[in-house]
Amino acid sequence: MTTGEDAPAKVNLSLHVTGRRADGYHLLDSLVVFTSAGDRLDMAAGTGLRISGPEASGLSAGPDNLVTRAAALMGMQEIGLHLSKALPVASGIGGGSADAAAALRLLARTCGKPLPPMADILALGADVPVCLAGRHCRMQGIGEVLDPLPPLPPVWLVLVNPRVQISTPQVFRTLPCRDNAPMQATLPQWRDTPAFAAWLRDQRNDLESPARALAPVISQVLRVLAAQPECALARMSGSGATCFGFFATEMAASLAAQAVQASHPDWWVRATGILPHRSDQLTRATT
Ligand SMILES: C[C@](O)(CO)[C@H](O)COP(=O)(O)OP(=O)(O)OC[C@H]1O[C@@H](n2ccc(N)nc2=O)[C@H](O)[C@@H]1O
Ligand SMILES: Nc1ncnc2c1ncn2[C@@H]1O[C@H](COP(=O)(O)OP(=O)(O)OP(=O)(O)O)[C@@H](O)[C@H]1O
Repeated sequence: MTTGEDAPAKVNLSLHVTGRRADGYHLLDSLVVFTSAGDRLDMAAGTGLRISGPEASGLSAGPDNLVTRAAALMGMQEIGLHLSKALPVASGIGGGSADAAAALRLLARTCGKPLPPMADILALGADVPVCLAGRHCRMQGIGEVLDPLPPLPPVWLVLVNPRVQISTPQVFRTLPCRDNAPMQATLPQWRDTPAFAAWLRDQRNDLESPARALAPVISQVLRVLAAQPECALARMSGSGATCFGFFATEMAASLAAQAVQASHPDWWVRATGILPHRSDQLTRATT
């Protein structure tokens, strides 16, 4: 039995904000995919959380860390854990949620503990349920209604973060319209990558425009990505500031990542595939 779990980054290929609940949380309709790029959580000797890795600096290992909070929810706050942090913090690719989900999976698997109720999981973060599912999903509600996607055509992404941290609540607060159209009720079957990209181009990330107003560098990132050869789509993920370029081949994505990194050495740039399809179907999950 392995004593670790990957914590893959999530990317919102689309993110439609379709309403707002009385408690202020927003209703979403989003295509969420998971990438090979991510953090890693392992069991460790001793007690408590230790963090290392290229993105560890400035991230507290105290009780507010989402890994510690997830462990506490499992009744195991004292257990020894090591987080290898590779994803930039507060960047729209759900690193904290992925880490929390990895902690829940790891402790459930290795210690035989039951998972907490969905409401408690959702309270850790709206992205934690989809990260716990760990498969490409259509995500609705505030993040708790999950429908697994059918196998997707090959997709390669170039993730670019301009090293600006964005506050998710602030982006939602400055959203000009909260009642936007959802995606179509029944998603099409995408026959190949160009068809998938063409369909995605008609979808939106409704948080992109408020995030660009808060951090104008996002517009520059999108322009740079869109200018790369064979980039079929450039869009922001989540509440930003990370944006993705969408490519049909690993080679095109890899060359684009090299070019973006060379022209912008201070930006965080990764070429990554999406995780393979999992056939152990999640039946519709909700609270
Ligand atoms: C924007 C997304 O990244 C899309 O996947 C997620 O919905 C955000 O997920 P998250 O970072 O796990 O969000 P949380 O930590 O639960 O919420 C942070 C804040 O974002 C706002 N929030 C979040 C999710 C949601 N459906 N509606 C909201 O209005 C709320 O102000 C909330 O206080
Ligand atoms: N293990 C963790 N990794 C990253 N951030 C964490 C962690 N634990 C707590 N946090 C806090 O959670 C907040 C959100 O971080 P995260 O990296 O998940 O943001 P994000 O990528 O924008 O998420 P999302 O896309 O779900 O909105 C940050 O303010 C950070 O300080």
